[in-house]
Amino acid sequence: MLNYLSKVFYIIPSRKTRLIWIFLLFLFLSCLEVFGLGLIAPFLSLATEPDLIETNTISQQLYQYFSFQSKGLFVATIGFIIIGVFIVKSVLAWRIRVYILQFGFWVRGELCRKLISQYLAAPYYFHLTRNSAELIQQITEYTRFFAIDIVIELLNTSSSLMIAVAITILLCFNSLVTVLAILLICLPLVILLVFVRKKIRYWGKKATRSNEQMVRVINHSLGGIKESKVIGCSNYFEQQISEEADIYERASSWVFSVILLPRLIMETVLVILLIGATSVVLIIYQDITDLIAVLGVFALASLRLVPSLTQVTSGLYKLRSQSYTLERLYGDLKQLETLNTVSEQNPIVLSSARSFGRNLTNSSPPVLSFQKSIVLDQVAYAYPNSAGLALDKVSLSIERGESIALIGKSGAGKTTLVDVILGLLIPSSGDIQVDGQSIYKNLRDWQNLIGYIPQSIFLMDDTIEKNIAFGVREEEIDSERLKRAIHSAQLDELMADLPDGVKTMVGERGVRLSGGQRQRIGIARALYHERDILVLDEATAALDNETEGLVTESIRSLSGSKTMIIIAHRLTTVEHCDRVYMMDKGRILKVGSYQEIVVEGDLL
Ligand SMILES: Nc1ncnc2c1ncn2[C@@H]1O[C@H](COP(=O)(O)OP(=O)(O)OP(=O)(O)O)[C@@H](O)[C@H]1O
Repeated sequence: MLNYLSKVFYIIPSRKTRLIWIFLLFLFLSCLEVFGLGLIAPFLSLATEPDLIETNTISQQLYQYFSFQSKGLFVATIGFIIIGVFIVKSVLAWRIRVYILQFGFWVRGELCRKLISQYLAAPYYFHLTRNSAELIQQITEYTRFFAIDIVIELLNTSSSLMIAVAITILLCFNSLVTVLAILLICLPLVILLVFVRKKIRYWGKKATRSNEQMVRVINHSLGGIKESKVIGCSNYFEQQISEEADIYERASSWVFSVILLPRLIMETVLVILLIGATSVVLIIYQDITDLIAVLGVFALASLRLVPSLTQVTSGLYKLRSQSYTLERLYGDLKQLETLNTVSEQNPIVLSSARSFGRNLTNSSPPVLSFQKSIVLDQVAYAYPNSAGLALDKVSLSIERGESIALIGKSGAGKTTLVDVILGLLIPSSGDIQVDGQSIYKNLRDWQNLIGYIPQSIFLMDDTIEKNIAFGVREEEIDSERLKRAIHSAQLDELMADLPDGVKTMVGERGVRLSGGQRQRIGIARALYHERDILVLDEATAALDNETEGLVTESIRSLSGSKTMIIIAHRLTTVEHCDRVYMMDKGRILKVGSYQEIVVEGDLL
C-alpha cells in the first residue's frame, strides 16, 4: 500500500498541501461524529431514568450551573445539542465530499495539461516508439480513472476510515464486547481481501487492457475504412471487438461483484451479532434491561459504522482494481521525466527542450540568422534500439538560395537526414551550423527558418484557411499572405470553385479533398509561413502530371529566393537543383549536378 500511495503522490500535480487541509477537515469531521454519537448514550440513559442526573457529577454540575427548571428540560437540551451537532456534521460532511470531488476533477484537469505538455515536449523519437491512440487514451481515459477511481476513492476511503476508527474508539469506552463484535464484523472482510487481492488486480488489469485493445481495434478499423470496405474484412474487426468485449465483460463483472461483497457480508454479520447476542442474553438471564443502553449505542454506531467500514473495504478493493491504471500513468510520467533528465545532461537536447515553449509569434530577437550557408559536419544518427547507423558521417553544405536534392534507394537514409535537419532527431555525433553557429544553440530559432512539406500532409478537420495558416489563431491570419500562398501553390482555381472558398471545411484528415489538393494545401502552408528554407519530402508525389508540372514550376520559381532541400523519387522534379546528393546506407555516395548524377549516371 505504501508503494501504491507513493506512486499516487508522485502523479498528483502540484498543490499537494491541499491534501493536508482535506485531512484536517476529516479529523474535525470524525471528532464531530464521535461527539454527536458520544452524547447519545447519556441521552438515552437520562431519557429512560432522569434521576441519573444527580448521580453523575458532570451532569449534576451542568444542571446546577445553567439552573435548569426541570430534569425533562435538561434532557431535552442534550437532545437539541445532539440534533445541532448532527446537522453541522451533515453539512460539513457534504462540503467535504464536494471539496474532494472538486479536488479530484482539478487533479484530472492538471494531469491532462501536464501529460499533453510533456508529450508535446518529448523528443521526436519518443513518438516514433509510441502509438498515438495509446497516448490519447492515457490523457482522456487514464486521467479520469486516476481522478475518480483512485484520488476521489482514496480520499473518501480515508475519510471513512477516520470516522470508523473514531467510532470504534468511542465504542471501546462504552463496551469492550461491542469492540469485539466490530472485530468479528471486520474479520471476514480482511480474510476476503487477503484472498482476492491478487485476483482483483488481475481482473482490473484485464478489464483496462481489453478496453485499450478495443480502442486500438476501433482505431484500426475506422482509420482504414476505405481498405476494410474494399477488402471486405469488417468481420475481422468485429470479431476482435467482440472477443475484447467478452474479456471486458467477464473482468469487470468479477471486479464489481467482489466490490459489492463487503456491504452484504457486514450487514449479515451485524444482524447475526445483534439478534444472536440479544437472544443469548435473553435465554441465559431472561432480562435484557442492562443491555438496552449498550445495544442502543451499538445499533446507532453501526448505523454510522457499517457504511464507513463498507466504504473502506469497497474502496480498498476498487483501489486495488485500478493498480494497472496507476502503473501505466506512473510509468509514462517516469519515462518522460527520465527523458527530460537525459535532455538536461545533453546540451544539444537541452537547447531543444528550452526553446520548445517559444511559439510562432514569439517577439524576442532570434539568436540564429541565415544569410550565408548551412553546413552539416560529420552528422551521424542511430535510431534507439537499432543496431546500425541510419546516418553515417554525412557532411554537406548549402549556400543561401541554393536548391539541393537528396536521392537514393528506399532505406538509404533520406528521411532520417531530413528529420535531423528539421531538428526532430538529434544526431549522436556531428553538428549542423547556420552561418557558423550551431543550430543546437537555439533549435526553435532554427526551426522558425524552415518550412516543411512532408510526403503525407496532416490536415486538421477545419477550414482550408486554418489548415494553411497552421498554428495561427483565426483573428491573426494575414489575408494577403494567405492569398500569396494560395496563388503560389496553384490553389486559386480550387478556391474559386468552392462555394465557401477558404472557409471550406476539409473533413477529417482532409477526406473532402483530392490527394493532389491536400498536397497543395501542404505547400501553401509552408509558403504562408514565409520561411527562408523549404524542405520538401517527395512533396509532388501525389500530384497528377499537369498539377505536378504547375507546382514544380511554382517551387522552381522560388529557386534563388528560397533555399531548398528536396527528397525526390521522381528524378525529373529535381532537374533545377544546383546539386544532387545520392545516398546509400546512410552515407553520401556521390555528389554532382543533375547532369552528372542522374543523366550520366543513367538513373532515368
Ligand atoms: N523509427 C525507426 N526506427 C528504427 N529504424 C528506422 C526508423 N525509421 C527508419 N529506420 C531505418 O533507418 C534507415 C533509413 O530510413 P529512411 O526512412 O531514412 O530511408 P529513406 O531513404 O527515407 O527511405 P524511403 O525513400 O523509403 O522513405 C532504414 O534502414 C530504416 O529501416
